[in-house]
Amino acid sequence: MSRKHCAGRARCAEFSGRAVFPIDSSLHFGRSMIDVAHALDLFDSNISALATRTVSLDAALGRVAAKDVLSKIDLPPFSQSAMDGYAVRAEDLGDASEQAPVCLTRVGEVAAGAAGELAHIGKGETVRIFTGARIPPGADAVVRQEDTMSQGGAVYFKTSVPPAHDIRGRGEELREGTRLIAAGERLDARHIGVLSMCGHAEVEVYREPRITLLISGDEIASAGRPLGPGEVYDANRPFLAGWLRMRGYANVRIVALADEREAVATALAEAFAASDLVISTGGVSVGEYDFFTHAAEAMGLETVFWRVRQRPGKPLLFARRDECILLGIPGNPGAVFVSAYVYLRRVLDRLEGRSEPGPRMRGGVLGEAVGCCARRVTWCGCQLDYDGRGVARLLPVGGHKMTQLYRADAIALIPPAEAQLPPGSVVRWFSLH
Ligand SMILES: Nc1nc2c(c(=O)[nH]1)N[C@H]1C(S)=C(S)[C@@H](COP(=O)(O)OP(=O)(O)OC[C@H]3O[C@@H](n4cnc5c(N)ncnc54)[C@H](O)[C@@H]3O)O[C@H]1N2
Ligand code: MOO
Repeated sequence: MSRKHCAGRARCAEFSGRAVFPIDSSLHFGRSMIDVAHALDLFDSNISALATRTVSLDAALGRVAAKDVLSKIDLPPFSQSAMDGYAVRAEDLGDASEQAPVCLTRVGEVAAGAAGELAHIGKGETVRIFTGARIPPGADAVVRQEDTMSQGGAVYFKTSVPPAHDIRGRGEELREGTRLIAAGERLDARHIGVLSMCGHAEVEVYREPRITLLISGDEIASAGRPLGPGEVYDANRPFLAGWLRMRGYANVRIVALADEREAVATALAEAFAASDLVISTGGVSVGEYDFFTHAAEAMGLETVFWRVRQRPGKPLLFARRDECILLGIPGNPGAVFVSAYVYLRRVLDRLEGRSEPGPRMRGGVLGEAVGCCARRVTWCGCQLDYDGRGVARLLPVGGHKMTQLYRADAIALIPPAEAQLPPGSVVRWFSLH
């Protein structure tokens, strides 16, 4: 925060509030900026996974599996018809054809889900059957109804079929004991569907982290009312709350904060008492209204790093005490956007025991020239395309502001350089999807 004027008494925190901790500017000069890769490594080495618990499949959505999960059953669990038609003994149909149909006697019907003992099919007999129904004993093939004609109890078959025709054999898709999920995989709706299909009502996962979001800034106004002088509409709270909700973090505490020392110190202490992860936005730079680095030190947190050689998001802060973590994200909405996908994702993956924590970087080629920063990496929002050989082609969306980044489907990492990076340059990137 680099506000030049105090707009009123209530906003002059520097002069009105009781000093709860001294501002020690040496803090800001004693620490060196680190590289992106080093920052990611420091999350890896400083965060351990939370405890695990067994939860219902509903509650498992978005969580990370704590153990390998194996199928409890064969799939299909019994031999079943793949078509609506007739179950037959294949050999009974001989050389049946349109011109010379073969007639069998209909002796019953099996619908999907029909319970009880099924009658044995003898020579010359057939049973009406429906998709997903059990194959009665004695039958070894199914003929779809389009290839038959039925008249009372007689069914005429206009084609012959080989044994096993249109039958899904027991265990053909999957055997009991097959590994469905590996420990450390994050579960989305696809995994939940497969787990249920294979007989699991519950699954052991790393518990959902308790998260507090501290949105700071006197100038932040909620959309829906006119802006006052010096105010801007809030980007960070709706973005981060939505980003987290989209990923299955349903119980995030959210606190809006004034740029006041006492307010920051109190909110941080309360958040640490109630959370595994505290995410703050704003107030981590070097201005007189940026209280987070000082409040963190005053509370006895260990500052693991502060400031990363990147744009946007330079004054990123990572501090911790015991198992609780503070991710202090600079207030600039573009920095919040990038930090969520790069660092918050990494922190959450580590807290939840993910075996391959994000972001997953790949290689690609720039489709257009990109401006670089001389000393910092630039995170550049790009639209993703593939050339004729399947190589990822990255088309920059224009800048690193939130209103440019939100159109991107990938973020490329542009290394520091004095000049522009020309089209065709090989860069690393990760997907936003
Ligand atoms: N003298 C220096 N000043 C600054 C430096 C520096 O190295 N030396 N770094 C700059 C960089 S880089 C960044 S990034 C910012 C980060 O500052 P803060 O984390 O203290 O963030 P704020 O000042 O609170 O906010 C920055 C910017 O973003 C707007 N903002 C904040 N919150 C929201 C929100 N919820 N919705 C929409 N917009 C928001 C805020 O109004 C500011 O314009 O520091 C630089 N300064
Ligand atoms: O590092 Mo800051 O997010 O403005 O570029």
